[in-house]
Amino acid sequence: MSAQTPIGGSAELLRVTDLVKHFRSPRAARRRGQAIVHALCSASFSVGPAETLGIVGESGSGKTTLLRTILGLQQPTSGQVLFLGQDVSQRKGATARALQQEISVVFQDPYTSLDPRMTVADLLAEPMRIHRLPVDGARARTLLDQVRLPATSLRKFPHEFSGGQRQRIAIARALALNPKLIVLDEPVSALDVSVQAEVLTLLKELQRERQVSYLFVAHDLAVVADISHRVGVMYGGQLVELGPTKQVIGEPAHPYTRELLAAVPVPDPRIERAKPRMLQRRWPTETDGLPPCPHGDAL
Ligand SMILES: Nc1ncnc2c1ncn2[C@@H]1O[C@H](COP(=O)(O)OP(=O)(O)OP(=O)(O)O)[C@@H](O)[C@H]1O
Repeated sequence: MSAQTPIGGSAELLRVTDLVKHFRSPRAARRRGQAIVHALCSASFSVGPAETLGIVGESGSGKTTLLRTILGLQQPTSGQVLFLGQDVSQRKGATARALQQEISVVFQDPYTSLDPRMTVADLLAEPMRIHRLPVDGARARTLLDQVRLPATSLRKFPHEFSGGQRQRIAIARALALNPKLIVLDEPVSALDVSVQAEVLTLLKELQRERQVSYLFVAHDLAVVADISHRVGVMYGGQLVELGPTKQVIGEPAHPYTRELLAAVPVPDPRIERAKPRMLQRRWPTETDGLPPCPHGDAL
């Protein structure tokens, strides 16, 4: 694991304050008396320019809910998301479109996130067309060059590429509008370990070249620690730990972070690491040291 040295300044790009998202429970859970799913309980953090904030957590810990709320795809139950000082949930029409230009997204699965009927040239031009910007062939070639793919890729279709190359195309597409922040939702989980390392290296190089910020979400602590300046640990909808990567890895304060660390695979196959016990449980209990969701049961 090698944590990045911060290269960003101190001004804030993204500020998330006391963000809460509740859902109505599925019918079976309601019958058992659980009316509300506390998907996200009072998360607060910021992301600075050219900074990578990594969020790590098991399946169901609230990572997708956090990202969807930040992207304005769902309204928070309470709390606020400010991007460059403006409330994301209040943006409408032209200001909402401007936000889409400033924040872009890379999803987990490059096999489904790229339309198989479109050539790479069309895939790279699409964001510019949507935002009514001049579509420029030279720009597409530059984007490909930045993700280390040859210009001959422009005429090809997604199925002609490997998984890692497809994720490079998805990253080029995310860069097309010169965003200030890229939200990466499990961007290397579908890739082999050696390809994962190549994509993480590319993302770090792009950040140095373009001063872009990343909000990087994954379930794998080793991956998150490799790319992030700071790491937040999510458990049962709560951000249980947040700090510089070296501190979170070197002196984990929360028992769940310690369990995640103990589960990180080591290169020597003779050494078997413990599987985190907490990963087996869906919701935190009092013994995990978590307070109940502090915002009650509003929907
Ligand atoms: N629309 C919804 N209605 C009801 N419950 C929901 C809804 N969306 C998410 N949840 C619940 O909220 C909790 C957090 O889900 P979320 O998808 O944010 O977790 P996650 O960490 O992204 O998991 P994964 O990695 O599996 O996607 C889960 O218990 C999930 O079942």
